Amino acid sequence: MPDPAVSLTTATKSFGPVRAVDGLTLTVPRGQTLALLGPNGAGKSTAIALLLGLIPPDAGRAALFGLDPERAVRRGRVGAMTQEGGLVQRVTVRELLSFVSGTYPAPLPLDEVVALARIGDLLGRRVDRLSGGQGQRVRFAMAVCGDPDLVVLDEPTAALDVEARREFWAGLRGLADRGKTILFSTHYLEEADEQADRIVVLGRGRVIADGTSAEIKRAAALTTVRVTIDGDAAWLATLPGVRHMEIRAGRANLRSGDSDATVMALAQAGAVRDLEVVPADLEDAFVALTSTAPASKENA
Ligand SMILES: Nc1ncnc2c1ncn2[C@@H]1O[C@H](COP(=O)(O)OP(=O)(O)OP(=O)(O)O)[C@@H](O)[C@H]1O
Repeated sequence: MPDPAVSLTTATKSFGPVRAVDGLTLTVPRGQTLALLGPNGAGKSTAIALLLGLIPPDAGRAALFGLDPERAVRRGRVGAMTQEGGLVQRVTVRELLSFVSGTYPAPLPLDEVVALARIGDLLGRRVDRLSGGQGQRVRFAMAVCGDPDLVVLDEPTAALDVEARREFWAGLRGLADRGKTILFSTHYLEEADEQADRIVVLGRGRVIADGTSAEIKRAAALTTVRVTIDGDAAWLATLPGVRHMEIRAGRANLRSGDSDATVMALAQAGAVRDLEVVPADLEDAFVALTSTAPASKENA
């Protein structure tokens, strides 16, 4: 078995009284595209900084391809786009990219970088005159120009409009198709849902869910069963699987952890008028998970 692309082992990092990452263990096999999701302050950026070796853990360890992160970065195996990475000023995009490419042992040809990052129209532009979204594309180009095996992106689409975001993901899929390992953080649930093979939800510096989008939805979210009801509806709350009930305009909305059992019980009671079963989406799962994340001692 080759070493995994990313391996964080019980990594912990505190800033003063805040435990930003709390005993986090995360292994990313080669070739996987993994999304890190979590509310503000969940520890995503800190986890990324730890695994890239940008900050040392207080405890635990990080390895990339079985190597110290710094060594893996020096060998050109890792490309990263962090939230803080600035761009050198007063040079053109072409000059910047040829400089950065020159620091890698086996960089990608410029035309491939241009195609992946969709920056053909920006090559002659000065780096300090780019818009936020254009700068973001150039930073992506810098992350991939060394032809790294692992690409780590911290909120890569934060400054992009809808069209630029669509193009960005097309570029990223190009990387995934080349067998690269990709780890990105995002606040956009639909991006995680559509782009990642695996989603890891962080809360208070810990993993609170880990799986495919479908697995996370199944494990965390409650299906909604709706039915029209006359008269007293209180008994519906006692049906198997039902965790919450709400009556709105003569319809009962039952949030169920076992919708099959709920529907069966409704059928046995003859209460199936306008029956509707609405599967959970990732947003429901995310809210359910992150609103019940256990507090670590220091964050409590
Ligand atoms: N350099 C720092 N100094 C002090 N506190 C920090 C520092 N970096 C992060 N923190 C704190 O650590 C916690 C985790 O922050 P982090 O930036 O890792 O979360 P995040 O999930 O990336 O959040 P966001 O989605 O808002 O970017 C937060 O409470 C944050 O305030």
